[in-house]
Amino acid sequence: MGTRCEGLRDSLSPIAYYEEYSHFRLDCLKIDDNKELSMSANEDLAKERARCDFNVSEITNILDGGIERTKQRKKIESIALSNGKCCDVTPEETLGPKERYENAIRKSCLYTKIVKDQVLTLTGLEVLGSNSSVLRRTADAFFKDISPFLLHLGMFVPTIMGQGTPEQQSYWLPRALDFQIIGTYAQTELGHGTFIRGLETTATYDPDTEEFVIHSPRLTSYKWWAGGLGKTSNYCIVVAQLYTQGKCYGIHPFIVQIRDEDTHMPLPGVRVGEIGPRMGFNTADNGFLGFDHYRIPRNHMLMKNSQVLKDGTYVKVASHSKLTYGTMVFVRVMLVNEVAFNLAKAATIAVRYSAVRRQSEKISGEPEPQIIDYVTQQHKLFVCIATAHALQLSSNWLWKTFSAVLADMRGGNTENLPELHALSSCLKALSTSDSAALIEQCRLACGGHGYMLSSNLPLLYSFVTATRTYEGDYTVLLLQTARFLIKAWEQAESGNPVTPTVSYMEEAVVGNKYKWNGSAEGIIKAAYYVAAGKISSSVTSIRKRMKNGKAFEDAWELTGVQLVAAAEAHCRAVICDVYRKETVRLTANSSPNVKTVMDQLNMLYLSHWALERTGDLLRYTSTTEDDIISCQQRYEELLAAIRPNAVGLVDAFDFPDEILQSTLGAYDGRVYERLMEEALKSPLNAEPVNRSFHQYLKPLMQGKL
Ligand SMILES: CCCCCCCCCCCCCCCCCCCC(=O)SCCNC(=O)CCNC(=O)[C@H](O)C(C)(C)COP(=O)(O)OP(=O)(O)OC[C@H]1O[C@@H](n2cnc3c(N)ncnc32)[C@H](O)[C@@H]1OP(=O)(O)O
Ligand SMILES: Cc1cc2nc3c(=O)[nH]c(=O)nc-3n(C[C@H](O)[C@H](O)[C@H](O)COP(=O)(O)OP(=O)(O)OC[C@H]3O[C@@H](n4cnc5c(N)ncnc54)[C@H](O)[C@@H]3O)c2cc1C
Repeated sequence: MGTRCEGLRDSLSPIAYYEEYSHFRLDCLKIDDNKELSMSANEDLAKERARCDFNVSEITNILDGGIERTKQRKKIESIALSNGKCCDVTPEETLGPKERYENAIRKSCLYTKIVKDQVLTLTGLEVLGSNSSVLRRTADAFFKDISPFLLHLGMFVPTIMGQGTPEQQSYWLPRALDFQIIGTYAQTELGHGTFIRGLETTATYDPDTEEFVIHSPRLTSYKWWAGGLGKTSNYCIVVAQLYTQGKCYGIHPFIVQIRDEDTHMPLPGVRVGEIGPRMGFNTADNGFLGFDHYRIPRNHMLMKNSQVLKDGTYVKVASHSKLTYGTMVFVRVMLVNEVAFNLAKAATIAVRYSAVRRQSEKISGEPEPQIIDYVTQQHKLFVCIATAHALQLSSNWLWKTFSAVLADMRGGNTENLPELHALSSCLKALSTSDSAALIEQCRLACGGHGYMLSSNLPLLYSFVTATRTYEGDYTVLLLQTARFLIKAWEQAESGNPVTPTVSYMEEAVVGNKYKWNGSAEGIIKAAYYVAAGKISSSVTSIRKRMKNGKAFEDAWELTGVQLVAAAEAHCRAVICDVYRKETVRLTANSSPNVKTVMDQLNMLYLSHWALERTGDLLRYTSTTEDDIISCQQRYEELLAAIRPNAVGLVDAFDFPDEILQSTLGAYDGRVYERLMEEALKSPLNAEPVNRSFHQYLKPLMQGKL
């Protein structure tokens, strides 16, 4: 679909290509076969680019984290994309489930080989560290849906790194990184996903043989969901309840071999398979897994945080009881980047399409406008660009926070873990929820064509909406953040110091109402006051319920709706704050026009959320109706100001066509030609008359059924 993919069939024009692969003439579709489908780029998009008033690559560099990182990313992308093998001649989505999976494995192996042979030599292991987002982004040129290897790199390897002893790491990591073994992360069970203390799989230590016996006592204890488990992996991390010397010590991670390394047959005592069709992730062979008294060596328990000695003695090593949850925290941090990237893709598709698409008349008899010239369309789309920036910059900031806490923990200091958990939980919840909603908004903004799989918007949505659920459901994670906030509020009330991300509470506990001020800093402060107001209301409700005789747990449960809203408001304020500060910092040395457009986007985001939360502002601050009116006016001015730069802004995300994989979003804007080219690839077009005509339709129509 992209320029390089076209190289695969360079010698054939689209029409000749179609005729080659179908067996009838295009005149059936009433296309004049003397005319080539247009191969020239769309003029409207060219005009949009000409009117963009800032240097696009400057913003690309900012989003990448500096000019050197842009160069590195482009180098990796060009290595991976240069041979054109990433593309499917037959669209992935037109294949049956087995063929899709097999094709995904073929491409995963191809991509892995490119990474191993060419990218690793360039970057070293950095490719899995700070460059992992580049690896992830480039992978989208190979997979429209998900690679069956995602969990191997995304969770299996990180769990060994985070939970294994140095000896375990030096044994397992070289094999895993070289893909001699492929693994996944099997935690969730049929019966439990959220409440992991309730997992039912058992790992019982047998000192006589120095083995653990892994067992699934009942149907609900079957592992369910792990990506790449159904058919691909031969190893996995299994999270199970550890029993030794007759006592249960709670859940722990184990490395378990599930298939023979040579034949790939499931090993005796292991029952493994794929869980069936899903809304998305259909190339990721998500699987089920059960064990019948299956034995693994003692040293296959990942023992960095706790150990079972040969005689069965349990030894706690870690200074914090939740360090076994470390991989989940890591992935939550990674997911903020993941969804920012997917939202940027959707915004690119929808903005470019909106510059190409013309519809209706603003003034009777005048030419039809580009749909991007409707203010309602700008309202749908520009917040998507701004949110992609907000989440990208928040994700970089969260990554730094995560790395700092990790460094502290290596020195035995876990003091900042609760704050990191609270932050990563709410940022994961809000970023995934916002991105899913805005990707759907992009699809709606593309009208009927957005519904085509070839637009790539439906697949982007089905992938991103799952991120709201996995790695901790939205509500559940916000309730985790709420626990932290309520405790912090109580600390602030009693005059004790609180941690940096909740320092706003120190001022807010006094109870003064904040007077609205429409500057960026004023809106951010108002957002913090809204958060403080909601936390305070939750505390009041809990106390009132307890005063009326409820136990704390019941009072907490009854206040759940308010607690989730409070955590949401806190997180929104943090995102607004980080987005502002990072924009100012990163554009300090930028050219004036880059500074202006980045500031406009930032103000748009802040005003958008102020307007979305007018009820809260009126309730928890001294904002007046006039303040809201001027905020609305400012918002509409920003839409107009951003409009000429909209295409430039999405170009700055710098997605090659191979990564976008969209008929509507390609750089040259040949939307209609690409839609037709893709339609012609439909298997239903491979023959002029489908056999069902003879089998069913004709007998029905002739009354012979
Ligand atoms: C070829 C391909 C190339 C590709 C390239 C790849 C590059 C890498 C890209 C990376 C992308 C990553 C994509 C990965 C895809 C992942 C797919 C999905 C995987 C999964 O879903 S795995 C399963 C995840 N499961 C969950 O998240 C379960 C959610 N539940 C929980 O986390 C816990 O049960 C919960 C809800 C936190 C409750 O735990 P519980 O033990 O019951 O704790 P309490 O509520 O009682 O709280 C007690 C106390 O502990 C604190 N706490 C809880 N959790 C943590 C924590 N993690 N860290 C620190 N503290 C924690 C809690 O706040 C309480 O504190 P108090 O002080 O209030 O007592
Ligand atoms: C595409 C996909 C891929 C996945 N990949 C993996 C994988 O590789 N490995 C793995 O181990 N798992 C994986 N999972 C599982 C995933 O982590 C869980 O589905 C997720 O954590 C949610 O848990 P659950 O399904 O038990 O939902 P439930 O907990 O049953 O949630 C159902 C509803 O109950 C609500 N709820 C639950 N508990 C509470 C509470 N305490 N308070 C208030 N409301 C509550 C939730 O908010 C939700 O609305 C995957 C899931 C999906 C969809």
